[in-house]
Amino acid sequence: MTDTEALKRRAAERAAEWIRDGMTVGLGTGSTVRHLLDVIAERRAAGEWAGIVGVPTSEDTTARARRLGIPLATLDERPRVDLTIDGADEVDPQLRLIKGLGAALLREKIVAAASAELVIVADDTKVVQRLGTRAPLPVEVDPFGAAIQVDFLRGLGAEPVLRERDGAPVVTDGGGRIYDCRFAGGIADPEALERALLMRPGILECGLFLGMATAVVIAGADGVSVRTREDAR
Ligand SMILES: O=C[C@H](O)[C@H](O)[C@H](O)COP(=O)(O)O
Repeated sequence: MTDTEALKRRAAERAAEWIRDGMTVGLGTGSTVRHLLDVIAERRAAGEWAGIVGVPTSEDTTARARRLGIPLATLDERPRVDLTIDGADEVDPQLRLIKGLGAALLREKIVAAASAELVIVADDTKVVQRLGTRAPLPVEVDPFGAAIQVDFLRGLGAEPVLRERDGAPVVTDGGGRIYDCRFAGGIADPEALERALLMRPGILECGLFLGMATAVVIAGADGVSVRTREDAR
């Protein structure tokens, strides 16, 4: 395991301490969450957490969790999620996040909004003073007329790039397309930007998760630290 993967594993182990048997647990998406799925599977193999049910936030997580034998339900079946554990691409001092480099932002945000708690797991490279200085902001759009969003996004100060893989647009689990948006100097006012984006017809969601994280578990070379919403106030 590389150093970074070892840090992600440590963060996942610490975040797993939030899990109690019988909980409905939102399962995020990404390389850090993969470690969490392993931890859950190991604990279940050891006879613990027989009563937990996972609500996955992507097809990728669904497939992995199934392979590991973790019981799953849809959000329709379990609309009240006790706890979601998910990764992030950036975390700022107020526990505001950028998510979505794995293209799962829409379902992740829906599950996060249905969760009593959202615990974020990350290695310390994700910590920033200002959102948008390290990662681009993913903006998911409906494919219908997707190109008209480019000028709109530029009008908000973004430099949008359509996310592609192997020469074709990336298609999200819900059928959307993604513009990765860079902002010179970062995002000055994340709340205002999110409002402007979500009012625009055709924009389905953006990767800003504001006021949603209840705790953030960060693993670095010096150990694992936990920050809660209360600490951030
Ligand atoms: O769409 C993907 C998600 O928001 C991920 O949780 C995020 O990109 C972090 O992923 P990773 O743990 O692989 O860095």
